[in-house]
Amino acid sequence: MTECDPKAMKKAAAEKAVDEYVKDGMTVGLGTGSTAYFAIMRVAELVKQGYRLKCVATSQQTEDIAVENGIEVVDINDVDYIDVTIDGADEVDPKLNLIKGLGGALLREKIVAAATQMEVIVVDESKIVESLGVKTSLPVEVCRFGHVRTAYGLKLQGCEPVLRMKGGEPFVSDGGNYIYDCKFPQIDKPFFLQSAIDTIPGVVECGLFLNMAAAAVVAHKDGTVTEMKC
Ligand SMILES: O=C(CO)[C@H](O)[C@H](O)COP(=O)(O)O
Repeated sequence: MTECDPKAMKKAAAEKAVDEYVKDGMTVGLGTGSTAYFAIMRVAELVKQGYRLKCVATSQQTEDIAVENGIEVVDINDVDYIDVTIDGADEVDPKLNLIKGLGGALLREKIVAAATQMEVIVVDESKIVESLGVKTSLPVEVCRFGHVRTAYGLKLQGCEPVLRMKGGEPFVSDGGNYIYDCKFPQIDKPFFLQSAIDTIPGVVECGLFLNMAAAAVVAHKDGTVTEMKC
């Protein structure tokens, strides 16, 4: 691996996670984003090798990539549970609490994670933080109706909410909602913050994924891949 090659790091983490956790016959959750992409491609290789896998996608984009590459994608409503999900993250703290959603798929990602027995996160070392919120904004998905009022409620939690835009228009999620990216100076009490955000009328889902990840596979600049576990 070339040192500091971000793409190679994402690929290394994603492939190691799939090789370690995905077994023949499983129902597998497929994450969203540039790191999860490499996990989807590795799952496609396993399917070509004869693995019988049923997969649940965390976004339309992921479903399209999976189907194009010969993976069977099933409706989450048609499975009892998901054995393992391999997904990316934007920040990972030492207890494996996460910020997710910069890719805009947090709602489906959280529904899939909640239905998953083993949520495995794939990241490069730049995503590892001592405390959530230090590097990235916290994405919060909100109902379009009354979104400015909802953003005011978010601001009262101590952040600067910015409506996510795409091509000059508000970004619309797979669920048909808007996303506010909320920059906090630092998130000291993520469980309190999640509870507070969840009570604001109009909030659909918040990008804090707390006590959901079982392991994080982390690629480093020196070419090594390590694992964090709860
Ligand atoms: O939460 C996500 C999408 O909603 C992604 O997993 C997260 O943004 C990480 O993406 P990438 O691997 O491209 O950095």
